[in-house]
Amino acid sequence: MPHFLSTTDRNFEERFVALLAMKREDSPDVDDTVARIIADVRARGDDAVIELTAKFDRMQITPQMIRFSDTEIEDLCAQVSAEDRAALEVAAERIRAYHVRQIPDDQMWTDPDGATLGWRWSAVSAAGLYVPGGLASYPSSVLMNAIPAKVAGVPRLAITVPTPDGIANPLVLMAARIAGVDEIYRIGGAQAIAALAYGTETIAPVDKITGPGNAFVAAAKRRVFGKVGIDMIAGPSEILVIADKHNDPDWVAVDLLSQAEHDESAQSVLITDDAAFGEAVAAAVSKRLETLERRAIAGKSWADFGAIITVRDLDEAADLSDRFAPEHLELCVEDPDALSAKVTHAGAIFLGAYTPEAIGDYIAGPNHVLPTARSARFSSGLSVLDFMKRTTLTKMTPHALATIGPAAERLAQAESLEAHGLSVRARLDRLNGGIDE
Ligand SMILES: NC(=O)c1ccc[n+]([C@@H]2O[C@H](COP(=O)([O-])OP(=O)(O)OC[C@H]3O[C@@H](n4cnc5c(N)ncnc54)[C@H](O)[C@@H]3O)[C@@H](O)[C@H]2O)c1
Ligand SMILES: N[C@H](CO)Cc1c[nH]c[nH+]1
Ligand SMILES: [Zn+2]
Repeated sequence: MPHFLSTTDRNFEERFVALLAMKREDSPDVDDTVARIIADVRARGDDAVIELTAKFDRMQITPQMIRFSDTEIEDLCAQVSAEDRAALEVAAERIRAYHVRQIPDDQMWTDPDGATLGWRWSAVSAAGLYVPGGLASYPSSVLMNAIPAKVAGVPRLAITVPTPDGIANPLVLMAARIAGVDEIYRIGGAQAIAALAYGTETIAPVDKITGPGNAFVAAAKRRVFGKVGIDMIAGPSEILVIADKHNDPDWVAVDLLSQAEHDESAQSVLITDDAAFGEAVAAAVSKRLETLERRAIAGKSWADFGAIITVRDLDEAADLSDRFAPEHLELCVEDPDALSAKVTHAGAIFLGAYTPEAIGDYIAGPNHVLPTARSARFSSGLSVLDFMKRTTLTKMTPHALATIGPAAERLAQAESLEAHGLSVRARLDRLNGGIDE
């Protein structure tokens, strides 16, 4: 049974805070394990990666097998049906069309003092894309990572994807081919993140690591940040549904289960202004769990982290949702646009009863790599910008330097940084000596 809460309960605030604080992905034991794995890969490179892959993915590989060969990719792609390939291509095209709009503009202007200023965007040189593969397989995540990277213009794209028991999903390889990925490595978990960040004999290090993963992957990305850039913490999936009584309880139930089935650590929450509707959804979830293929995972996630919260009205629902800052927010209410306007913190919002979150996982166009564990308070879903950085540009004329230089000299003196002041003064003195512009 999930956690049942109501904002009219006397101890609501205490229970709600406890729900928010539930540790799903940053427990110290996960972090300790990850620290050891990263240190091992840094020290022993491929040998460590091979041993850890044997341990966690039950697969014995050699250094030559770490990377998928062209022949293997060819053979696996040949196994993909025409229908599956077509679905991947539709998804890829929609994702590309959405992300192209994110390409930022360079800017350059001359201000009234004569200084020419601006910025220029450029892509990172190499990106490592993590594609999860432990409990489920994610061809969709290949597209969601690689397409924005390609749109940004990243020259080198490397994917890591675990293949537990040696089983590779052909659609993952096909998605990588459609998206134009350069290198694919059959490794996962913290060891893959460490290999991408620090490099091994087989894997050249990258500059930026993106992509979702389980608690070990999320903790590893946190740890390598600084050596490389990362996109965000995109850990175990979450969905928060705000639904009024005019919905079909079964629709809401399967939406909640759609994220619960990712991982025992996933979290699904319903907020409703009608207690009886909440009960009906709970019953519908139980019924669906009797037959759902992944009922073991989804059932544990729902029992441990699931919640149904009854609120007095939808304004209260929006406030509580902002405190969750969920990865996915579904608004199944009469006026979803109006309610959406009251929400600030969410990775992605799905408006209206005919917009199940799953449509965003695969095909709508926006990215499905999204911030979890309340990090939507300060970060956003993966975008083209995650693969780019901005360089500022400044160009002074003698006239511009004469105009704004003295204030710089003054500030340098105030900071007691003499050479700073002198580097401006040396030029101002020359100008005062009558050198023309
Ligand atoms: N937030 C997002 O944008 C988003 C998108 C897609 C998927 N997800 C999430 O990604 C996750 C995918 O998880 P997954 O497990 O299927 O695949 P995964 O690839 O993330 O994790 C599998 C790897 O975890 C490592 N691992 C497993 N148990 C370990 C242990 N005890 N110690 C050390 N390492 C261990 C292994 O190396 C294994 O290769 C799910 O939580 C899903 O909800 C999130
Ligand atoms: N819901 C996941 C993000 O949390 C993305 C995904 C991929 N495939 C299915 N779902
Ligand atoms: Zn999903």
